[in-house]
This record gives sequence, structure tokens and C-alpha cells, in this order.
Amino acid sequence: MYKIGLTGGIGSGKSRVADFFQEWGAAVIDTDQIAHELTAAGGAAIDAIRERFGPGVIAPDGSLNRRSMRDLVFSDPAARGRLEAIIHPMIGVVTQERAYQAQGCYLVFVVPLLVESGRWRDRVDRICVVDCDPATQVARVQARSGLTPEAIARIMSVQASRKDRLALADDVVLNDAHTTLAQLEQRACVVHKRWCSSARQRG
Ligand SMILES: CC(C)(COP(=O)(O)OP(=O)(O)OC[C@H]1O[C@@H](n2cnc3c(N)ncnc32)[C@H](O)[C@@H]1O)[C@@H](O)C(=O)NCCC(=O)NCCS
Ligand SMILES: Nc1ncnc2c1ncn2[C@@H]1O[C@H](COP(=O)(O)OP(=O)(O)OP(=O)(O)O)[C@@H](O)[C@H]1O
Repeated sequence: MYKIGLTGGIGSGKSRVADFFQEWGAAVIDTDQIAHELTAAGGAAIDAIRERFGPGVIAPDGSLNRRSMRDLVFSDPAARGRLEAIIHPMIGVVTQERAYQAQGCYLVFVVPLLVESGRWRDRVDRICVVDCDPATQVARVQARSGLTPEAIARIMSVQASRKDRLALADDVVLNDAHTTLAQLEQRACVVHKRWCSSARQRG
């Protein structure tokens, strides 16, 4: 199956763009969504997280206390490393299982940390970056989550820079402050058609 790695910084619009591809018939595997499933009540990562970080980071309903963990890991790189060492291998296993079963005109992996991980170049045919200026990322995440600009800036500071992401991109979907959702859909459609044609040629 023809494979796309879709990435972008926090609030860049990856999920919105992935939704378009799914509507148009692509299979989509979202690693952020898998991370949420693993850390929901009863999720496969909960016991290991409780063991490593103590019961204080688990909410009364048995799910991960996302706020406590967010405050911890985005101000303490060692703690972030411990959390990632638990969750990332699990995300890898689930991603592979879902990829075996995926059906669609092509397969999109939505991976926020694609550039940071350095492991995706050989696994996909194309890397697509949803590109956005940092100020707009902050504004979108603030509107969506109510996080402070400082908290958002801390998360962005541990992610790859816009320049590093673009350096790895085969395709770019611009989604900056001036981009309307209709324009975003049009730009997504351009790469969708390109990939459909490449996938058909591949046979
Ligand atoms: C720290 C956690 C609990 C905060 O949860 P919260 O609900 O606030 O955020 P959410 O999970 O929706 O992530 C929002 C965005 O934050 C960014 N982000 C999340 N984890 C990381 C990370 N380890 N490094 C850099 N950015 C990250 C991504 O852009 C992501 O899309 C959560 O992000 C988490 O479990 N992170 C570890 C797993 C991970 O690395 N996920 C991202 C890649 S799959
Ligand atoms: N061009 C746009 N116009 C208006 N709103 C937008 C646009 N692009 C994205 N948004 C909104 O901005 C927010 C962030 O978009 P989205 O969730 O798709 O980003 P993301 O890259 O998946 O973020 P994260 O990494 O945090 O999961 C959403 O509420 C989305 O609806």
C-alpha cells in the first residue's frame, strides 16, 4: 500500500487535514489517538505509568491525569524520556497491527513526532508536512485547550523547528494564519490527487 507520513507541530492542523484524506477514501492511523487510547482508563500503558511515576499521575477513574503529566514532562526532559520509553514502543506495536489491516486508496500515518523520531523516512513513500507559523499554532491551541501561551511555548520548544520539518518534507500543505478551511481543503486535495495517481501507478 502507498504510505504517507503526515506531520506538523502542535496545532498546525494535522488532524483536520487527515480528516479530509479519510473522507476521500484513505486509511488513517493517528498515533496521537493511539496514545490517548493507551492512557485511557484500562489502557495498556496505565499500569506501567503508575509503577514508574506513582499513583499521583493516575486520575480517580483510572485514566492518566493528563494535566499533571503535561506539567511534569514538558518541564522535565528526563521525565518525558521515561514516559516516552513506556508509550512509544506500545504505539509502535498498535500502529503496525492497524497498518496490516488498513484498507483505502493509500495509508496515512499521522505522527506528531515524525521528524524528531528519525525513524520514518524509510517506512513511508512520502512525508507530508502541515506547515504553520508558530504564532498561529499558539493561537489555535489556546483557543482549543485554554492552555497558556507559556505552556504552549514549552511544548513547542521540545518539538522540531518549522525549518527542520520542512527540510524533510516531500509535500507541504500550508495552513497558516491566512488559510481558510476551504483553502486548506483545496490544498489537501492537490496532494490527495497526486498520491492517488502514484498509488495507482504502483498497482
Ligand atoms: C503529556 C501528555 C499526557 C499531555 O496530554 P495532553 O492531553 O495535554 O496532550 P495530547 O496528548 O493531546 O497531545 C497534544 C500535542 O502535544 C504534543 N506532544 C505530545 N507528546 C509530546 C512529546 N512527547 N513531545 C513533544 N510533543 C508532544 C503533540 O503535538 C501532540 O499532538 C500526552 O501528550 C502524552 O501522553 N504524551 C506522550 C506520548 C507522545 O509522545 N505523544 C505524541 C506522539 S504520538
Ligand atoms: N485553517 C484553519 N482555520 C480555522 N481553524 C483551523 C484551521 N486549521 C486548523 N484549525 C483548528 O485549529 C485547531 C488545531 O487543529 P488540529 O487539531 O487539526 O491540529 P493538530 O496539528 O492535529 O494539533 P495537535 O498536534 O495538538 O493534535 C483545531 O481546533 C482546528 O479545527
